[in-house]
Amino acid sequence: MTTAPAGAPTEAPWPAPRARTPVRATVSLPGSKSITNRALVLAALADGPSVVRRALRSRDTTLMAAALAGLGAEVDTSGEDWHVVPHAFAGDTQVDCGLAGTVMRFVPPVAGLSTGRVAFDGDPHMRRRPVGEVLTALRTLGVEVEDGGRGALPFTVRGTGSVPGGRVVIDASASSQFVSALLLAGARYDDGVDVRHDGKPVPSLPHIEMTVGMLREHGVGVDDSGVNRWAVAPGPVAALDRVVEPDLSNAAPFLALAAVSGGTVVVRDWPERTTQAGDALREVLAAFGCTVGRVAEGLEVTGPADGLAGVDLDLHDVGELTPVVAALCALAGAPSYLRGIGHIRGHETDRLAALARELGGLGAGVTEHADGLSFVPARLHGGLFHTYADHRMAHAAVVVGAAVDGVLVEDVATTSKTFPDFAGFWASLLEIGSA
Ligand SMILES: O=C(O)C1=C[C@@H](OP(=O)(O)O)[C@@H](O)[C@H](O)C1
Ligand SMILES: C=C(OP(=O)(O)O)C(=O)O
Repeated sequence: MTTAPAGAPTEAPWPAPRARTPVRATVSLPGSKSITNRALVLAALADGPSVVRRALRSRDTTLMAAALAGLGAEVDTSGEDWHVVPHAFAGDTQVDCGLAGTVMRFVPPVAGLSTGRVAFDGDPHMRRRPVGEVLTALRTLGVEVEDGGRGALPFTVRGTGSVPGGRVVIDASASSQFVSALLLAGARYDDGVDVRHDGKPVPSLPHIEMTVGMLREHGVGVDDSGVNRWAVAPGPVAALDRVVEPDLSNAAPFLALAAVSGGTVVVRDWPERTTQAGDALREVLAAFGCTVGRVAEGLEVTGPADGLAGVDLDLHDVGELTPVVAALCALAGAPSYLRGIGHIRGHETDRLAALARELGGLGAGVTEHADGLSFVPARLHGGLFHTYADHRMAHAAVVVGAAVDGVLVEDVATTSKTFPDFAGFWASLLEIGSA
């Protein structure tokens, strides 16, 4: 059972616009949350001023900027390009994690380098998202953490200005962010950090590759040659001037719009090479019967004229794509199975339970499994779709709403976690984009 989050929104539900004809549109998407927040952390740890160009301006990234500013970095987010000037971390401060996994997991290892007391808390549901492995690892690496034995928010990191670092074994099967968190700060620890994973397979591996790649771009030595082992050498983190790629995971609803309407959507500036998990959308959408190809402007997806095929996909590496992919499965003309995603029960909400409940509530033939979802074709109808403060639940809702009359999205504003004015952008696309 999922429950509506405490402090649930009071605004009227948003009627999702229908795509009554094939949508034809070319879109420029905001920057990647994952790249922006890693770039900010690395800039705050660097040996000089950095620039983060085309940074994503959203709740998760402004929370990260505020957290690092609270620790002592100068973070200027006033323009499109964000400027970060690192300073020694000092002084007591409070970090609001909101519902951002990247803030709750990436900032505590940085806070260990501060001389102040750093108190962490977040949204009500954030207290239920896993972080205990990071806190235990920090203690092993020489950082004092007070969490009242909860292994969860709220907790306080009491740094001494330096962290001994060294070897640590963690179970990162609940979230790849546990590994990324320790690696991002590791170069600034006296002995660096050597992280080994022991447990069921680590999900979302592309995100660890992103961490490793970005550390190397900052001149940090990383050994990732072993299986389930990542070692960061101690040393300086070079300042950098970087451009943030568009958020490919947030491309999911827009490309799905082509899929469900039989139209064509181009996402501008799709990178040739990337570590973003969203790049997997190329294969995922092809499996549904879409035509996917690169064009001069970016990535072009054309939906099938005769309805969506069923799919059988293991999304373990790209779990954050599940809500939109599940929406497509619910609309497909043949059975589907989404596997390998038990860990997304620890995302913004228990996404397997929430998707089964909300898609089922609109008539979908969906069944929840321990680590996935299965679907049989069914005729969907309108109704209220709860979003549980989860931006990607809202993405799933609008995709179904593009294909089905009368879908009402509760708290569409929750999309501000990773996308400024998502609803306005989506609506404008449907107004101008149908041909
Ligand atoms: O490191 C990151 O930026 C992320 C890692 C993944 O988390 P999990 O490994 O917890 O799935 C992903 O789902 C999340 O959206 C962003
Ligand atoms: C899991 C997600 O976010 P977070 O960074 O909060 O873990 C997500 O965006 O799908």
